[in-house]
Amino acid sequence: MADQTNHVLDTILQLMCEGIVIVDVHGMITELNEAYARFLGIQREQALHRHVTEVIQNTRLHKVLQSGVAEKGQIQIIHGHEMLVHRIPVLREDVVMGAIGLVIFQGVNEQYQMMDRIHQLTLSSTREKTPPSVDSPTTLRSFDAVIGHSTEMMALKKMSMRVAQTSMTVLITGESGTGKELFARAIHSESPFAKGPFIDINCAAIPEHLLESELFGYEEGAFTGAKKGGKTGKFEAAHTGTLFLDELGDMPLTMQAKLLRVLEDHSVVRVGGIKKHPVTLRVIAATHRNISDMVAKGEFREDLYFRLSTMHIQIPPLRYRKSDIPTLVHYYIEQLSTRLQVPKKRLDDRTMQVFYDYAWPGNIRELVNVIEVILEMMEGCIVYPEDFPEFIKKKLMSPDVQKESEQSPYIENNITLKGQRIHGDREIILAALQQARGNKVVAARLLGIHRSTLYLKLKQLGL
Ligand SMILES: Nc1ncnc2c1ncn2[C@@H]1O[C@H](COP(=O)(O)OP(=O)(O)OP(=O)(O)O)[C@@H](O)[C@H]1O
Repeated sequence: MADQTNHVLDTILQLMCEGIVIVDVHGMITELNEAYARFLGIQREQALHRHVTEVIQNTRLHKVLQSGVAEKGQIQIIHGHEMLVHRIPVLREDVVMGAIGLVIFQGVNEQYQMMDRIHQLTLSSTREKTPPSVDSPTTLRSFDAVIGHSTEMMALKKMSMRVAQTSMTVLITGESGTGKELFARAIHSESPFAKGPFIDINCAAIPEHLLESELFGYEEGAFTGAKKGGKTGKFEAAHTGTLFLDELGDMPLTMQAKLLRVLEDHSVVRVGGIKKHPVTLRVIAATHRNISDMVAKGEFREDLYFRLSTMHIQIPPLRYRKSDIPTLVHYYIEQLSTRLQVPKKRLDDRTMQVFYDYAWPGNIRELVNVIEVILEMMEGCIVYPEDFPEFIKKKLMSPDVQKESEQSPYIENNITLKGQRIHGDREIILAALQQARGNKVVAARLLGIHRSTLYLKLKQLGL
């Protein structure tokens, strides 16, 4: 029975995502689990029967053996990472028999949590003072759901938030999966139209002969098979809200002319009718196609392009803003683990590099799908490069990979974004200190980190 219990305990120990080290009364390591060994970059067996101070940097477990007092929630720097640790003495009848060290691998993620907190702060300070619409479907549809701290994304979010407050027509372009719909929904939910509906229509998915009646509706008897009483179209359905015209680049030229008329008239005439139905709404159009090229080729009406592109949001592909990858990866691992009801996973040191090296032709949609596949398929609690789908591993061996990861040619407000990267921690910390009026304790709280971590970061950054 005792054997079986030991076996079960040992299995739990090895499966745990946290690092565990157990020392005897002399400070000699009697147990160190796989997660900890991997973090330290050693074989588990190499650590056993050695003094804890020889194996673990900045440990205080030997001190806990002397004091017999638990040290919970301390920050310990191990291999350059700030880790949250608990050190617990093992007592039998008040006599110290040994000690257990528990490392929460939160330190590694702390930077991302910190960035997210600051991101929230930045958003709330840039937003208009008006409270968000009470009946906006969910906060996850607002800009809070748009993850990314790269210079490009921060600039886009800032610009979109400003646009949201107006009633301007917006054109959003970007490759498939870059978040065009996400931006459209965020603009809607933070706009004066937020109380109205968000209606979307995919112009590429609807056959040409049906698109007109889908958009503008029809009157009774407009065509064979028309419903009694007629039907309202998407424009009328979106009245007081937002109409999202997805894949606008696939809209036939004849329909483009009709769309332009509605945008200029602010009213629709249903198919088979003559009456004008006034509509108040915002139109957001999106496409993955290069509309100005299409205009040059005569495939897209120039007048409609000019009408739509007064506010043009260009979302860069993920490969041109790789600094967003860690935040996105951590965010989606967290989100998807909860949704899939799987234990939280940790990344092996080499794994983030794979996320970086791959070019993500399907952009964030592909990234999300890959994380979902990994979480569903893998066993254990650490994600290794081997856990990636085969097609990614193969692609990474191809010589084109480097080329695909070159710097962004994207230009914003006529200023090239190249070389203008925010200097990470420094900017974030300065923003928090400013917000906290120089009070470091408050700044640390705003950042969601321990104040000792903040002091350390200030020192490292020479602030
Ligand atoms: N910045 C982001 N932060 C978090 N999630 C994102 C971000 N951008 C995109 N996503 C997610 O990626 C997926 C694809 O996004 P979305 O549908 O908005 O892309 P799209 O550009 O409209 O794609 P398509 O052109 O194929 O319609 C969604 O699950 C979305 O939530």
